[in-house]
Amino acid sequence: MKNNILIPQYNKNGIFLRQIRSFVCRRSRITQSQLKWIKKYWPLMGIDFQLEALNFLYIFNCDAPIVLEIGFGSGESLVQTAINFPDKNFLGVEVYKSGIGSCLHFAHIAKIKNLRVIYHDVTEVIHNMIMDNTLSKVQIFFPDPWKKKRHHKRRLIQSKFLEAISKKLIVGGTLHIATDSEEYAFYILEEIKNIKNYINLSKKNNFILRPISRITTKFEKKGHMRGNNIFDLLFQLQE
Ligand SMILES: C[S@@+](CC[C@H](N)C(=O)[O-])C[C@H]1O[C@@H](n2cnc3c(N)ncnc32)[C@H](O)[C@@H]1O
Repeated sequence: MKNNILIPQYNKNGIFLRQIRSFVCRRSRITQSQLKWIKKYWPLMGIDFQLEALNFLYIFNCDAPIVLEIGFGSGESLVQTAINFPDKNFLGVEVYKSGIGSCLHFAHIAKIKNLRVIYHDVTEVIHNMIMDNTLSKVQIFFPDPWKKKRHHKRRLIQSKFLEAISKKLIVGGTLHIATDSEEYAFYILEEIKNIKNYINLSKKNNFILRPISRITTKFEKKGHMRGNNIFDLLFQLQE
């Protein structure tokens, strides 16, 4: 597994350009077991970052619909979803190395064949590795809310990113977001409002009830314990 989760950028004088990211590059603690799982299962389920678009037919060996999950954390809910939908192929993207290790472990135990993972910043993955009009669904569950106003620029879900996703979805494809931050939920509604072709599938043009198919995530469980409300947003791409 390549160990860089972003591509360093330089100006024409060779000066390193600091990018605003939706995550902080910290040396996160990783257990010996997680390292062992990465070593063992990455060659089977991991995809290294590359500058060319992926060929999903080649990767999954079948042309089932592709679901992209962004920021899967430790991956339990992603693996459970992949178990529940064997007729779909799942691609998970995460920058949290210990989460990659855990996810590979859960996927190995579940013996699933319809999941691949990428260890890299999803903004670069979307731009370089995903061909236009190929994804049937994009799901982003509990993206970091970056609550302070001065940190809003770090939020993953902003109009530019939503626009990039819209190019990758097939017509009729969906974008499902869940958050426990009411403020972020309304911010997303504002950011998506002016992007062509997204239709809000909520009757009231705001939130939907959690679909039963959406497995409760690890982060969500912590939110429940704090008594947080959960906001599910579902949009569909129209021609
Ligand atoms: C609050 S956690 C939620 C994890 C999981 N979805 C859950 O609900 O338990 C947000 C996750 O998004 C990941 N993340 C943040 N920015 C990312 C990016 N640009 N590319 C890929 N993953 C990212 C973080 O590493 C983190 O694991």
